[in-house]
Amino acid sequence: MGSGKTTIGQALAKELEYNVVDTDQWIEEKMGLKISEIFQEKGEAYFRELETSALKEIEGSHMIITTGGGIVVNDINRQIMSSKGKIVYLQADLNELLRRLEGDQSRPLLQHKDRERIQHLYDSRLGFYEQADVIINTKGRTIAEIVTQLKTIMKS
Ligand SMILES: Nc1ncnc2c1ncn2[C@@H]1O[C@H](COP(=O)(O)OP(=O)(O)OP(=O)(O)O)[C@@H](O)[C@H]1O
Ligand SMILES: O=C(O)C1=C[C@@H](O)[C@@H](O)[C@H](O)C1
Ligand SMILES: [Mg+2]
Repeated sequence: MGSGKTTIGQALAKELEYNVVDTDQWIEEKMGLKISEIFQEKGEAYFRELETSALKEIEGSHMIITTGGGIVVNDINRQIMSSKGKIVYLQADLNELLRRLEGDQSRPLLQHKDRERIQHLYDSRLGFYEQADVIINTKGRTIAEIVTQLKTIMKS
């Protein structure tokens, strides 16, 4: 969360004239509910299944799919992502992510403010993120710089 997937995906798609779909937004539209409401009413496991549906149903060429930060937790989601295209991990350390998301109230898994639990969540996901095809360090780098780097990678 806060690594810049939605923001960078939008900017990159604009530059490349690609389509972009964000799984969180897709789910909110489909359900007519905010992510926080889905977590509250149906729980995280149900939300992860909605992410699987999003990955299966979002299709097209010249397409960037940006995901929620926890999509990698389910095996099936990682399998679908691998089968669909190149996976990019936008890397940042936890302090940087929390700085970016200070005051955010839309991400249910960050609302308890318990640093130890958040650190555990981060650590438990790292191994999955590191399986990505492309890893970009975003710390101290502007969105424009990251977009330029991704454009170069996509052309090669
Ligand atoms: N490289 C960056 N430098 C500084 N701020 C950034 C950078 N990338 C993103 N941000 C800021 O961090 C915040 C979170 O970004 P964004 O919503 O794109 O994250 P995300 O990866 O989509 O998170 P989530 O997994 O929760 O969907 C935004 O305010 C965005 O402007
Ligand atoms: O990292 C996560 O588990 C999440 C990230 C957000 O993008 C949303 O998908 C939701 O808040 C859960
Ligand atoms: Mg996002």
